[in-house]
Amino acid sequence: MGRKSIRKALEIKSVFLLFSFSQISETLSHTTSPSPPSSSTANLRRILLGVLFGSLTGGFASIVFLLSIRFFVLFANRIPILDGPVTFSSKISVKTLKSVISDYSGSPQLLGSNPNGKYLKFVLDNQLTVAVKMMLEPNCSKGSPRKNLGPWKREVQRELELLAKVNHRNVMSLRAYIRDSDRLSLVYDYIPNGSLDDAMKRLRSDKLLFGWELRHRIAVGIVKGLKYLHFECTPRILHYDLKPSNVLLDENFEPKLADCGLARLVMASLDTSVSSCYVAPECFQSCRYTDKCDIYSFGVILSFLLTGRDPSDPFFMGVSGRGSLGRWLRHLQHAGEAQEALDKKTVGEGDEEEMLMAIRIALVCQSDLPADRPSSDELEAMLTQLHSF
Ligand SMILES: Nc1ncnc2c1ncn2[C@@H]1O[C@H](COP(=O)(O)OP(=O)(O)OP(=O)(O)O)[C@@H](O)[C@H]1O
Repeated sequence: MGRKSIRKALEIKSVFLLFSFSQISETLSHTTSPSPPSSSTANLRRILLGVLFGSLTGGFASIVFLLSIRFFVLFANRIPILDGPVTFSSKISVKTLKSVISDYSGSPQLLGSNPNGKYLKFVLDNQLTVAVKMMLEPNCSKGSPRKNLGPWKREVQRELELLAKVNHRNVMSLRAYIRDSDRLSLVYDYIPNGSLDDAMKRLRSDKLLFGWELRHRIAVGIVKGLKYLHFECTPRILHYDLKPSNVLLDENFEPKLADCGLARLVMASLDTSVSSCYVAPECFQSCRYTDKCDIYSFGVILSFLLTGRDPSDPFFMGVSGRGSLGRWLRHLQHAGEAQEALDKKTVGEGDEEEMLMAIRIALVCQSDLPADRPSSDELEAMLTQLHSF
């Protein structure tokens, strides 16, 4: 290599070193000394802020959008409040209901009445006989109308539609209803035999005689109706007011539960105090009503069927300390004298053992603790197996 070429190589190397040095010093100056942000950093910052704001606004807008869709769907699905007569039976026309029931043109016969309303018998244009329960429109709270009637009216309507759908031989289904401004009329099939209460009254005055076999069949039918309401209906239906006047008997003495769930609507609106001998003790202390409250009421009905004694009889009141039909029965049971309680008119040959077992069932239904009472499906099994004991 000649001198010339060596010099050239040295020149190139020094230029290269100079370039590297300037680059390193520039990098160092960037990292060690603070300097105003360059335009690329500002751009980056702007982009990041843009993305952040964009996603926040997008998220907020989608929440608002989803909520408005939800409200729209809820609004569209809202049940419209039906005014005027509503019929669930092809045999009953809206026109007939309006002319006969709303205008009272059918010269009705009074079947029963109480402070909350009355039962009337009407014969429609097509000669169909119906029983109509007329009561105050349940929209009043302690006498004053509710402020927001819409949701309440919808709830009553939902309950009535549920009662129209019940389909069981031991439960009355609602055939139609009419809503006037202050009156709600519920239309049911007319049952000529009347109620268990009517039958027990005729029995006490010796106008009717029916033995344990028929009474047992009535008890089993009531429990089958309860089991259907408690376990086979969706949502489940609680009776709330099970008593002999709400058990109708058809021409074959097959029981049919009437007024299912109605007391809840009336009680919620009028704050009616519970006062019946058929109401479970816990209902007096709390407003919580369960299927076990219906079971308690059934226990009292079964005691009535076994003893023939009306639980509201003065025999159980006053200073004698008997307290109630259930307490009196329990006392006799503990004393080993349960057969003293049996209705002498009913005791036929071979019935006594079965009736004594039925007293035990009636008492377990009236246990103070709701958890100690059987459910309606357990009760059905217990009662139907009575014959095999
Ligand atoms: N569908 C029906 N067919 C025939 N008679 C009926 C029918 N529904 C009710 N009744 C008669 O009406 C009576 C019941 O009337 P009502 O319901 O007004 O009295 P209540 O049972 O004491 O009251 P509530 O059940 O509202 O507390 C029954 O004992 C029965 O005689």
